[in-house]
Order: sequence, then C-alpha cells, then structure tokens
Amino acid sequence: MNDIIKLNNVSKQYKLFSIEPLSCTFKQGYITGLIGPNGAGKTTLIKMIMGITRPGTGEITIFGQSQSLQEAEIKQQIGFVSDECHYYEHLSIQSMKNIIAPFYKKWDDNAFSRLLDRFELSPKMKIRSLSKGMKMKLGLAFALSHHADLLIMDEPTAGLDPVFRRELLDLLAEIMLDERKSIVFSTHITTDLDRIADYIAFLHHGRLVFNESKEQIQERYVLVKGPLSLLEAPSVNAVFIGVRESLVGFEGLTDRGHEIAAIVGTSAQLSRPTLEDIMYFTARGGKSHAAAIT
Ligand SMILES: Nc1ncnc2c1ncn2[C@@H]1O[C@H](COP(=O)(O)OP(=O)(O)OP(=O)(O)O)[C@@H](O)[C@H]1O
Repeated sequence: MNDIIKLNNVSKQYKLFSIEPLSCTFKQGYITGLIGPNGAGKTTLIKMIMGITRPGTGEITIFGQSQSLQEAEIKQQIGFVSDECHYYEHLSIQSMKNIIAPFYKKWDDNAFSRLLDRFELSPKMKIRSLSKGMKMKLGLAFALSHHADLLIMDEPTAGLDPVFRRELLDLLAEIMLDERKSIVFSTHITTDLDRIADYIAFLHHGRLVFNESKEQIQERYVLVKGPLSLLEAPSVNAVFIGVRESLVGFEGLTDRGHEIAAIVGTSAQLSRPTLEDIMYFTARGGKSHAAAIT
C-alpha cells in the first residue's frame, strides 16, 4: 500500500496554539477523514499539506515528492476545496473558470460542464449571487475538473443540505472506483465518515490522537454505561478516557476494554462507540490520551 502523503515531524507554532510534531501517512486509494473539535488544528494541517502555511519544522512528502521543493508540480495533481471562498465575487462562473483553467495542464472543460449541470449551477451565474452551499459546489467542480489524483477538502460538507451532502458522498464514492485516486477531507459531521471513510485521523489540541482504519478504531474503543456507584472505585475511574455523569448513571469511553470488562462484570453495559462518541469523550476527557497512544 503506497503512501500518498507523508508527514515527518511536522509542527507549527502560533502564539496561542501549536501543532505538536506529527508524523503520519495517508494511504493511496483510500478516503481518510480528518476529524477533531473546533480549533483542533485541522485547517492548519491541511494548509501545511497544501503549502499555504509553512510548517515550523518537519517535512511533507506528497506523491513521493517534497512539498516544499516541488510544490507547483504537486499542485497539478491535487484538487483542493477550501472552506474559504477565494473567487472574485464580481465575476461569473464562466469568467472565473477562464482564469483558473489555464493553470492546469489537464484541465477538462467537458468534465467541468458536466459537474456544473450535476450541481445545478449555470456558467452565467455571478459568484456573488451564490449561496454558501452553491459556492462549495463550485469549489468542488473546480477541484474535480483537472483529473487530480488526490482530492483534499476542508469541511466540504459544511453549508450543504442533507440531500446534496449525500449526493456528494456518492460522488466521492464514484471517484474512488479509480484506485489511483485518494481523498483526504476534514469534517465535523462524523456520520459522513461512518458512511464512506476508510481511515480516520483524529486531531485534538494540535496532537494526533490516532490515524487508523475504521475497523481498528472500532476494535480499540469501548463505550461503557453503568451506575454511578461503579465510578467510586479508582481502578474503574482510571481506565476511562472521558466520562459523562448524569442523574441516572454514567457513560464512559475506554480503550482498555478487556480490563473494564473484567472489573465491572455484568454491572455495566459495553458497546461499540460511534466516531462522534470517540470525539466527544476524548475532547471531554482532557487526559493526555494523544500522547499515550501515538
Ligand atoms: N494564522 C494564524 N495565526 C495565529 N493562530 C492561528 C492562525 N491560524 C489558526 N490559528 C489558531 O490555530 C488553532 C487551530 O485552528 P484551525 O483552524 O486549524 O482549527 P480547526 O480544527 O480547523 O477548527 P474548526 O473545526 O473550528 O475549523 C486555533 O486556535 C486558531 O486560532
């Protein structure tokens, strides 16, 4: 299995936030979902991969080429969708296309027209007249019209209605029928990832908590529900990454499933957490879980 993106000791230091030195790879031929709470560093990481923000330390390799040395070549092969709109508002879609297309050696006008049709956008529409969701669709049409082998998207489903969100996921699944293609996208909507992602990279406070296949993640984590009295034992409390207590009992996430099963026996219910559960309890837990796993 080839690596499409390789991060080696990549870090970024802002005044009030830092991406801690991070090493990981994203696989060719798969969809990787980048998740994490607000301010976790997802956009910063994507901007470093795209060369928009320079890392403080480390090296980024894409398609086996150095991001910093071969940026222009690499960008020919990447379709990028940002959560910010970088188009000239006063132009029509057609005029904007006339500016963007010449940058790409493999620009495909027919593919662009087909995508506009599919997204119900007309080339005559002025960019300033587009809604947030329509601008996102336009960004997708641009990103998908130069036969890129790697699609990187920052929150592509933000601002999209549920019908189009599902259509977008279908479109991504179609793209993945070609096994040379790879997709990396960030999202808050973890149910989208349950549907289509193969790998999940989870950032929290600028640290990579995990970057694993969905199956590996599902095997590792266990959600425990039980009476509050169980938490009184320090040995029980210690195994949780995060716990939520309520009047009727507690719910907690652990990656020490066998241990907890042996301690609590039948006095608690164990089940598989969703990605949202994992994100919620890790964010809530506040323990140095990231450091423990990576
Ligand atoms: N140019 C910058 N200068 C200083 N701090 C920055 C800069 N860009 C981002 N940050 C800070 O880095 C942190 C991470 O921001 P980032 O946008 O990467 O998070 P995110 O995970 O994408 O969040 P969200 O899900 O809310 O979009 C935030 O605290 C933000 O204020």
